[in-house]
Amino acid sequence: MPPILQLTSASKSFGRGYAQTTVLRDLNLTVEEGDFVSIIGYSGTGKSTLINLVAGLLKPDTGTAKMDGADIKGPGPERGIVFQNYSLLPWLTVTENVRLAVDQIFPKMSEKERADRAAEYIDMVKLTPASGKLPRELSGGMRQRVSVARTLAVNPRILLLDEPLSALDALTRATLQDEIADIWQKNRTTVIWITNDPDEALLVADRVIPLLPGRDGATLGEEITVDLARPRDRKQLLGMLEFKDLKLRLVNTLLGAKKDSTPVVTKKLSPPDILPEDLAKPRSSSFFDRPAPRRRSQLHREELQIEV
Ligand SMILES: Nc1ncnc2c1ncn2[C@@H]1O[C@H](COP(=O)(O)OP(=O)(O)OP(=O)(O)O)[C@@H](O)[C@H]1O
Repeated sequence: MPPILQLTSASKSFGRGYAQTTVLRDLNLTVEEGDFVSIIGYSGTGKSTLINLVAGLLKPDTGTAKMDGADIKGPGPERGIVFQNYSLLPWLTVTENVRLAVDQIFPKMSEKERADRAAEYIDMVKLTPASGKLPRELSGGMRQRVSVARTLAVNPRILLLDEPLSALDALTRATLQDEIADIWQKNRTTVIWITNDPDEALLVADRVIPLLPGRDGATLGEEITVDLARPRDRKQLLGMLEFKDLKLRLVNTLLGAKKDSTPVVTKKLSPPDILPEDLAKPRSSSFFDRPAPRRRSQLHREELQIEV
């Protein structure tokens, strides 16, 4: 059986002619059903571009992006995305936001089945008490929970999380990381989680793959397998030697790639030709009486050789 998702030698550039920039170069990625993969990289490396290739919002210029062995031709409900910025409809309540998605994907279900489904997923993200509220009445963390519920409620086979928690404070982030990891443990929906935070990547995923910047586009680096038991206890893990080792490996890979991708510029600095004026010397108050500036190139140096 082909893998649920496969990128083969996939590259993506933007712009044309001299202005063309290769963002992703020669990516090879295989994701099996039920995998929890995290892709980690610096800001601007091309993480969202990668997710867009998988989501079908972009096509690779060369190479292929396939789901179940077939070319990804466009977006589809089997690939659900949660973006950084919640993207909820502001005039609809929590329930209505989730219902809208459920109604679109399951038009043949009865009214009750659709209502139950929306309620089930709102409950899964612990928002039942807020189900009648509008997005503006919710905190950032609650809004992102609604996004997750809405995406999961349409039963995607792959959940694509594009830095879903980056707008949240550290404590809310931690709570939501644990909650999403718990949901994954129950559902086993294939997850690709994009992040720029090494702790987040190692705490939630089983496979962490760095997206490394390069002079000619970003490439995927060596994968780190996170073989840590679930449910993961962050307090315990953060103090564990095994976790610290994994983090060091990951951070070193990322830092090394950043150094390699920064071009070394050698520049010869020449001091200005005009020499500084000696301000200790008295000078005329008239502009026209002032001597012309001294130039380094006009300096006459005398060399004296002495025998000792
Ligand atoms: N549609 C586009 N047209 C032109 N350039 C683009 C387009 N989309 C992305 N880029 C460029 O590609 C590069 C990678 O962008 P991308 O958003 O994929 O990075 P990222 O790693 O997700 O960044 P961040 O973590 O800051 O969201 C950037 O230099 C960006 O300007």
